[in-house]
Amino acid sequence: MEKYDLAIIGAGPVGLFAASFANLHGLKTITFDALDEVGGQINMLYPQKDIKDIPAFSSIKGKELVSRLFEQTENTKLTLSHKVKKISFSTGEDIIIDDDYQVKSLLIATGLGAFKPKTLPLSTTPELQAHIHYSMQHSEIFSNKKVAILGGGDSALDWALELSKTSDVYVVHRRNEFRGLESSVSQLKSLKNVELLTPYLPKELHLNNNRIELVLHRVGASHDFITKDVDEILVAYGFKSDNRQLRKWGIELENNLISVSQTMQTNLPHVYAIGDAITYPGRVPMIALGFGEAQIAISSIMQDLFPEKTMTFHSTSI
Ligand SMILES: Cc1cc2nc3c(=O)[nH]c(=O)nc-3n(C[C@H](O)[C@H](O)[C@H](O)COP(=O)(O)OP(=O)(O)OC[C@H]3O[C@@H](n4cnc5c(N)ncnc54)[C@H](O)[C@@H]3O)c2cc1C
Repeated sequence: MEKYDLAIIGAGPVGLFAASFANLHGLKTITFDALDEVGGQINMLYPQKDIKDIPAFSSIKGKELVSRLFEQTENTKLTLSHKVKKISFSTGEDIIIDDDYQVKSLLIATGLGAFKPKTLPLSTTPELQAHIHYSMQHSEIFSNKKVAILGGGDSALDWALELSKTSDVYVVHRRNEFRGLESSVSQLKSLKNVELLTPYLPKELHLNNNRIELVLHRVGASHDFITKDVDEILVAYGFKSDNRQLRKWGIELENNLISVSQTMQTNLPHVYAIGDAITYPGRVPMIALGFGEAQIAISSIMQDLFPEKTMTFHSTSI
């Protein structure tokens, strides 16, 4: 059985930073992620977005932030395409992960859980499916094309702004109001190559000479249909997240999120949690806040595992 001081579940931005901070403190660490790429929500949902609230960067692309975080983890072990299913406790105080890894402490950074996109509820063929996408991971697919983005939340607006730089964009939403930043909506309205189609719902799809005929139904008007010809469809209906695992592990939850103490400890011994997976009064789902929680958790884990050591909090001392 492989042995580590610490296992981190989740290689989203917060799990990645925790792994590098654990390495700075000399903890032998392994990090798991269910996906085959690191970066969690950033990588899946908004790799091209210019993020403007990361300290020391006036603006940084999601993809760039993930790659910098990944670089920092170079001395730690990363196991991708591994969804952690089981945790148990050995007769000592160690924690056993999926019967294969024995660790002294565990840090849960699973965000909202392993996620799957909500799919487009229309009948399609395999040929049509090839033109229906659920993420911007491979943005080059959409360059210089006509793209319909379906949805009205932050992801739909972010994707539309990004794609407007290279493509003609329709944003199709079932309500007149969008669930995102008003500034993004205003910016989109000002762009000549972007059309906001509201309140419309996609009704049918047909493939004609490798182009998609997208039939839209005006919500509330039974005979009002329009058809748009597009090359690709990007569905932004959100994600279903699955964190049922946490309950099975015996972790105390509040509204499906993990309750933690001020030191990020869960109700289980040597099990800590950080990032979007957790809740406490006033918490907001922000990356930088998760970084701070990672520092609190790793410092607590150090004190927990090595109570005899005089703790050095900073990576360098003067
Ligand atoms: C559209 C959008 C825009 C946003 N913009 C910003 C912004 O501008 N600034 C900002 O600060 N925040 C922003 N956020 C929020 C930010 O993305 C989250 O706060 C952040 O991703 C949380 O990081 P995390 O590492 O806790 O979780 P996640 O990013 O959700 O990563 C969790 C990881 O855990 C993995 N995982 C889950 N369960 C398991 C398991 N059982 N085994 C193995 N792996 C598992 C998942 O596969 C995933 O990779 C935005 C969010 C969205 C949706």
